[in-house]
Amino acid sequence: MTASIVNCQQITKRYGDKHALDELNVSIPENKIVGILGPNGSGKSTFFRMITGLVKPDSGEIEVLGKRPGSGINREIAYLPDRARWYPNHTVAGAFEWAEKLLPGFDIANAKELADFMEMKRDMRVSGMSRGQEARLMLILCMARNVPLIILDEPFSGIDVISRERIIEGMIDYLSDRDQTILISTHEIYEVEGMFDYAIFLNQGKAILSGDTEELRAQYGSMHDIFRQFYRYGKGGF
Ligand SMILES: Nc1ncnc2c1ncn2[C@@H]1O[C@H](COP(=O)(O)OP(=O)(O)OP(=O)(O)O)[C@@H](O)[C@H]1O
Repeated sequence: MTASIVNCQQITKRYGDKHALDELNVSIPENKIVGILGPNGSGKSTFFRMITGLVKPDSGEIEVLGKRPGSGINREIAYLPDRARWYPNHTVAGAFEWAEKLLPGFDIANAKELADFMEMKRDMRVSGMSRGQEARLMLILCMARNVPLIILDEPFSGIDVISRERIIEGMIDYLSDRDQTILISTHEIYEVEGMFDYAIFLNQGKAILSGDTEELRAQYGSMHDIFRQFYRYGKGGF
């Protein structure tokens, strides 16, 4: 049986009378690339913040890497938040040097390999970067870390479709022989779904469908089709 890297039982998180997570039950298998999918406001970012210990559940139990989330395990997690910003005066090379000193598990050789693939010049300064270029830098800083869990919240937003396809191909290649679990939330399901081994669909803070993408495809169709049918026509479609 596959071990799980994140285990949630009946997790609830409320903001006022709004449920960001509502008795969420999720078990995420390790060493997979996992799509965390759902419409705006379905709880994806809150779920990620909970895994990293930034948000505490009101009730329920969560285990990450066999422990409670928080500072004790954050060395083992690379997290790209949805609204990441970088220091404007850094160059790409400067950011890598900073990361090598401060980010646990950061491998500068991996970062350079990814930067070449993503066509990031080392002397490019953050202040002169487009949104898509900055998104690539943030992605590299996370992906280049040798940690068991990588969390990418909307990593492709702002990256044009051609670059996105190239980046995704590169990520699949780069990740193929690594023992890491990657959680990715995205609204670009159509282009990205080829990289997912496993998918979890959230709606109103609950997991409404999850499983190996191969099995889900055989049963329901592509992740993109599932998404459209599910959220457009409601759960009755299944
Ligand atoms: N700090 C907060 N204060 C108040 N409400 C919040 C807060 N964080 C999240 N929420 C609410 O919780 C719900 C889930 O938000 P969350 O950001 O987790 O959704 P999401 O699936 O990541 O959305 P998106 O796809 O738009 O990024 C939303 O209704 C949101 O308004």
